[in-house]
Amino acid sequence: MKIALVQVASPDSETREERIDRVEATLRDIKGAELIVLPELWSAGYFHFDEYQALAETLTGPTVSMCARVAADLGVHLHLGSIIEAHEDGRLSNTSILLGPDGSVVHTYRKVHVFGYKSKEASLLTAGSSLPVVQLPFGAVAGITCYDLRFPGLWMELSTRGAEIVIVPAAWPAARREHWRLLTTARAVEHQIFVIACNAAGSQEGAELGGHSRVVDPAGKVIAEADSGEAVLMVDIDPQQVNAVRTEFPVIGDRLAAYDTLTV
Ligand SMILES: O=C(O)CCC(=O)C(=O)O
Repeated sequence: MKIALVQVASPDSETREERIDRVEATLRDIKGAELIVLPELWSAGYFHFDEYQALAETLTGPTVSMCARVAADLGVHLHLGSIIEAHEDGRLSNTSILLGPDGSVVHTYRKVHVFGYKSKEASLLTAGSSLPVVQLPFGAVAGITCYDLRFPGLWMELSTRGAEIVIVPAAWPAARREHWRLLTTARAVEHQIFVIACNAAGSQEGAELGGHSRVVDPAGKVIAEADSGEAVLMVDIDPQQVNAVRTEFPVIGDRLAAYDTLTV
């Protein structure tokens, strides 16, 4: 199964509309992928906090509409990264969306760990409260977002819910790139899953994004990793590998149902 990770920069000088047009051209040039993945908040730009309100959109807004058209035209699954979603009651959330090959929404996830360190995300956005895992032709898939990588309890729950492929759109800064590498690999090893992690590139409002989008297989092998600039990273995975690795080295079955019952 071929996957394309599209590592996008969101420079301050470019408008959202210009960026949507530019990324659409990139997406339409991708040949042979069954799944395409974009980074977190690439159309708005994660660090453009002062524009969050103005750039918020619904699930029929400009980012989702363009991506839905492309998914349907190319006949691919397209994880569009995330948007600042505007809710009817005025709340905003960081919403990740996976589109099916007919352009319909097949998975939606609202970031549950909103980020507050050198970031206004936590004060501007409302955290989500659901964690769906969807069964697709190529396996049980979940999407989570960036900072969520740091929280093992969330991953344990994804694993318990049967996730086999976890898609992680991100706007992870270059300053903590080694954490990005370490955590994406660790989560794959811990849960014997594919981690498909698509990061943003370039700089925004003086913050440098880390790039290095990567795919880690269920044995913990990094099967592809981009450099720091804009890129389309193509990778071929075999979704059956999850079963094969779990059968050969059956760690997950040895997990205790609960650890807080152990005596001190
Ligand atoms: O956890 C980190 O170091 C980065 C998190 C982040 O940038 C985000 O959640 O957007």
